[in-house]
Amino acid sequence: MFLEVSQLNVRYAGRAQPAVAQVSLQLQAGDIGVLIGPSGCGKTTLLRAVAGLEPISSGEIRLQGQVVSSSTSNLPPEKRRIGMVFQDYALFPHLTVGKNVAFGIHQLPRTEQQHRVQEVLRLVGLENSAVRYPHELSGGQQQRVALARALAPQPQLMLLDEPFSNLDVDLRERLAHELRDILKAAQATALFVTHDQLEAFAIGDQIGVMESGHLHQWADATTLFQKPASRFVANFIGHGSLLPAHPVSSAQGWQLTTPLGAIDAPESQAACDVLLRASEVVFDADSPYRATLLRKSFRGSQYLYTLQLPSEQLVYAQVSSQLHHALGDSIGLRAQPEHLVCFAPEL
Ligand SMILES: Nc1ncnc2c1ncn2[C@@H]1O[C@H](COP(=O)(O)OP(=O)(O)OP(=O)(O)O)[C@@H](O)[C@H]1O
Repeated sequence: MFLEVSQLNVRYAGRAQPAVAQVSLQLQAGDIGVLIGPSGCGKTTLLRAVAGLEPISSGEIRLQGQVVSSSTSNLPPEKRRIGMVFQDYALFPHLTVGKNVAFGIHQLPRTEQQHRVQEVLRLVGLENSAVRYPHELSGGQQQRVALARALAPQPQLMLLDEPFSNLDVDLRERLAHELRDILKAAQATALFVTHDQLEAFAIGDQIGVMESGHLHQWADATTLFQKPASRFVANFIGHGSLLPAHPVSSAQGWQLTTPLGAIDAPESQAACDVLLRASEVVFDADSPYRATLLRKSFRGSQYLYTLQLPSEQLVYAQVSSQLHHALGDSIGLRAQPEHLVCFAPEL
C-alpha cells in the first residue's frame, strides 16, 4: 500500500476534542483520494499530518511502507517527497512561470531543469507560457502553474487543499476534471481536500467522508452513494431523507410501508429508516401520498423540490422542469428506490 494511515489521532493543545480521531485509510499507488466533510471536520489537519506539518498524538502514518509519523517520531516534511498545492497559489510574482516551476528542482543540471519545466507545463496545458509572469495569467492558469511547480520535483505524494476554492463555479468543475487527467498522466498518487461533492466525485478514486474528526467511510463514489456506512454519510452525499418504514407481507411479497408508499424489501427486513434520495422520489399526480412544495431549485432539465410531509418531515424530489407547480401546492409523490438503504431507527 502506498499511503497507510492507521488509528490516527491529532490533538491541538487546549482543545477537548481531537481534530482527527481514530482515522484509518489506505491509498494505492496512482490513486486519488479525496476528503470531504463540513467545515471544521478535520480534513486540513489530516492532510497536514500526512505532510508532516502537524505532529500526531497517536497512531501511525506510513508512506511506501516507511513509518513517517508516529507518537514518537516525525520525519520532517522536506524529507517526505511531498508536493503541495493550496487555495492561494503562492506563486512568486517577480519570477516567470518557468522560474516558478523550476523553483523546487534547482539541484538538477540546467538542461534537465528546462526539460522538466517544459514537460510539466505541457502536462498542465501551459507549454507556451514559460516566459510570462503570474499576474498575466487567469486564476485558473495560475493554479495550474502551482500544480506544475508541485509536480516538477516528481513528489511521491501530492497533497491538494481546496485548490480551486478561489475560482468561480464553472471553472472549478472544468478544472476538477482536468486535474484528474493531469494527475493520472503524471502517475501521481494524491490526497485532495474539498467540501464540494461534485469536485470530490469528479476527482476521487476513493472518497472519505469526515465529521467531527471521524472518518465515517472511505470508499469509491458508487459505494458511498449506494451503501452509505452511516446516517451522516447518507444525509451528506446527495439530497436525501430518512423516512420511517415498517415491514408488511402483501400479495407482492414482503414490502416496507413508507410515508411515500410501499417499496419491495427482503423478508428479513426489520422496521427501519429508509433512505430516499431526490432521484428516488417521483412525481405521481394520482398518488395518495402527498406533500407540500416548500422550495424549488432550478437544475436545468429538472427542478430539485423540497417538500414537507404531513408528519412535517422534509423530502426531496427531482421533477421535470416542464411541470409547473407553485410553492404551497400539494403534490402527489411515490417512492421508487433504486437501492434499498436502511438504518436502524434512532432511539
Ligand atoms: N492550529 C490550531 N489550533 C487549534 N485548533 C485548531 C487549529 N487548526 C484547526 N483547529 C481546529 O481543529 C478542527 C479541525 O480543523 P480543520 O482545519 O482540520 O478542519 P477542515 O475540515 O479542514 O475545515 P475547513 O473546511 O473549514 O477548512 C476545528 O475544530 C478547528 O477549529
